[in-house]
Amino acid sequence: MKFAVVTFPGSNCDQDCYHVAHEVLSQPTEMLWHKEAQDLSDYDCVILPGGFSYGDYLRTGAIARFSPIMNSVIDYANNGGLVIGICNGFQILLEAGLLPGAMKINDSLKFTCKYVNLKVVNADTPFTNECEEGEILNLPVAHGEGNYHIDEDGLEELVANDQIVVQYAAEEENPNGSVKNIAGICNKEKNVFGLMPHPERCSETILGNGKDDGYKIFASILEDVIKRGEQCG
Ligand SMILES: NC(=O)CC[C@H](N)C(=O)O
Repeated sequence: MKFAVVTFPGSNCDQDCYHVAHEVLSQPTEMLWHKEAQDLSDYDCVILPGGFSYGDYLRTGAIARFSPIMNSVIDYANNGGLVIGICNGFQILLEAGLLPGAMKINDSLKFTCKYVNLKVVNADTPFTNECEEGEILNLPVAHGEGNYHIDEDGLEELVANDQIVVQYAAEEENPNGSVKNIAGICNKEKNVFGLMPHPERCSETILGNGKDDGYKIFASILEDVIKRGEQCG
């Protein structure tokens, strides 16, 4: 399979995503500059990485969503392409309208950087098929604006369509005040996924606290692409 990782001005997790896709998963991976709108149909998954695109001015992701490549990402997603937005990438997906809801500043008003326990709510997505429903993943978060918000009707719709993919495992684990402890959601079609925690920062046991739970997210993507390839013969 082939990954694309988009770099925006201010991205700081793009090389980490490249490393996991290319070195850990051993898949062909290309870096794309945000100014270059292009046909993305050759790629099997586009990664919008974490960071501080445009210095987080206005609102996180609010300027990056006007980057020329975002028109390409929207076309690609609308045609069923897999898109994962991690942290700032999630924020950009919200601002671009590819995922519902909005991000507010953490309720602590502080940038929060720590490991949290996440519960896999939906294991039947291209991004979580290597997990069990209810499984606990331990992943790091690092953000100032991760307080996910959606109105009541929107929340009902997320629940009804199984779009809540990962939640902070308990109220005490919630690092930002997100509604319903939401840490990551997908679109109705399940091909676009955004999450605040950073799976790319813990995909190898050699890193950090020896955990590699993030690997399951990338392995799920690979599994999904292989499976779909087999179905196409
Ligand atoms: N690591 C990230 O992508 C987090 C940065 C993010 N822009 C924030 O809310 O602080």
